[in-house]
Amino acid sequence: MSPRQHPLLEMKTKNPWHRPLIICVAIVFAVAVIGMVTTGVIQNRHIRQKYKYGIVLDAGSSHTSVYVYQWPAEKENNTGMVQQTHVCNVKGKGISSYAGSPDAAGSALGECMEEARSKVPTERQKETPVYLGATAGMRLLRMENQSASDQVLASVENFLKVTPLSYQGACIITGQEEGAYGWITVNYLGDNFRKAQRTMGALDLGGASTQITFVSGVEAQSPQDFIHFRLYGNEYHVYTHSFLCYGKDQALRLALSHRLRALPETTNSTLLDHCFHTGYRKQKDLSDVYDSPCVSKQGTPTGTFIHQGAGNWSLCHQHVQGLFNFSQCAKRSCSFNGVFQPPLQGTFGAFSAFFFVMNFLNLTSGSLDDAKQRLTSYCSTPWEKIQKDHPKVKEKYLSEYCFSGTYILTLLEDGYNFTSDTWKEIKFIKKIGDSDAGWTLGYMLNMTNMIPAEAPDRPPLPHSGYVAVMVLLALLLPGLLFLGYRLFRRSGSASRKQIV
Ligand SMILES: Nc1ccn([C@@H]2O[C@H](COP(=O)(O)OP(=O)(O)OP(=O)(O)O)[C@@H](O)[C@H]2O)c(=O)n1
Ligand SMILES: [Ca+2]
Repeated sequence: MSPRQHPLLEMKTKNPWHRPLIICVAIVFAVAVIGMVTTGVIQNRHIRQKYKYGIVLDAGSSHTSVYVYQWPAEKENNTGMVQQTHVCNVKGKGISSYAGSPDAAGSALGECMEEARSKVPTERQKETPVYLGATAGMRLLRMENQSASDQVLASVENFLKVTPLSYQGACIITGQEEGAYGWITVNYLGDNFRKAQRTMGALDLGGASTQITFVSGVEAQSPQDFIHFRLYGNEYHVYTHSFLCYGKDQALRLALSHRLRALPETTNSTLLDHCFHTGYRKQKDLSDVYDSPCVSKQGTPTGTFIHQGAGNWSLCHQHVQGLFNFSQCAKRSCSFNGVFQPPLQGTFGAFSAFFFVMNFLNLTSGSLDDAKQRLTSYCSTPWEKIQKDHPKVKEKYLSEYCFSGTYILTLLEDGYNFTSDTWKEIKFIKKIGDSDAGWTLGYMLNMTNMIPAEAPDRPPLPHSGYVAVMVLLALLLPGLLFLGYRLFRRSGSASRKQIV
């Protein structure tokens, strides 16, 4: 070694481990950062997603459906987490049709309950709540025959109690609850609550009742028609009204009874009906029309009549308008039959029979005028052609679509006051995502306290965002370290060059 060498150069040559040491430290540092991130990610990841389940039976007037819902166990208070995973339609009519043989009402649910149970893992079954809610069919039966309605409810209760699931009760829900839960369902599924965005109104048409529900800024005129909600930290002032007897099956009975009243009281007289297709001709029992508390009857009409179609939309429309009373309104504004309704606000999801019928008639899009024109042509199509064009549709449904479409247009335009302008605000929907629009999901969310009044605390970043940030940092830090080392070396060699 030369005695004239610079002292720094001397030191450098004296320490041959300097460079490998820095590389080693950098590697260890990088490994430590990667290790830290990996541990963080694994620790925070849900090792195996655990699900909870809930089952709701919708005991409607025309039929019963069994819905299975599922949600991640850790996230039950977050909106959008509950999803429908299965639905089973019970064979036969609604539970109110078992008034004469209540014992059979429970066992009729057997097949669908078994199917629903099989969708829930065995270890979760004991804790899976089961609710049955009955709607307008049972409301009518209770009005007509309270003990028959109690017996039918007892029969379904006895059946559901003995399943391995956690039976929570069977009851007749009110029309107001039915409307409110339908509104909660569509807005929960649309994620409107958590985002505090505008909510969507709900229009539900069943066989025996219909509900309209929407947020309104108008002062409550009739307190029974308003509900106040605080959901996820937001306040909602919601108008809801349920019209018993204005479901589409009861409305048809009402329409037939009006026309029958005008006929001579001889048996088997012919009823010419503009809401049914030309060429349609059926002998029907008067009891099919009159056997309902929705229809006023003088005496007990028995016997038969001939129901004959004479398809004419505008006459049918006039006739259907006669089912509503538009003249008396003691309140500021009304829908019909003197019922208060504030001005319509926002968009509306129209489901159940609103969807079934409008979807069949291809009227889910387009203007109100379009719908009227197309219905005019549909109603005037001969019955023979209708049957030929739709060989797979059940005859009872098929024969009624002209009436049902006309009823829906009349209810929406003349009843609820939608106009050609606001018609586009109605979205005819069956499902949102995988879940059916209807009252059952909202009911379950409420019964299981799954919609909190206040927004639950959430981490500032979603899990995927957190992982992305950590991975980025893990890549960036060793990179920076390496860059620092290179700069350090370059400045070292530059100063060496200067010195040399
Ligand atoms: N594909 C279908 C299914 C049902 N319907 C009819 O649509 C009406 C309403 O059905 P739904 O909404 O299931 O009524 P329910 O829930 O049984 O009655 P409610 O809500 O009044 O108790 C019934 O007349 C039914 O016959 C139809 O036209 N097409
Ligand atoms: Ca219903």
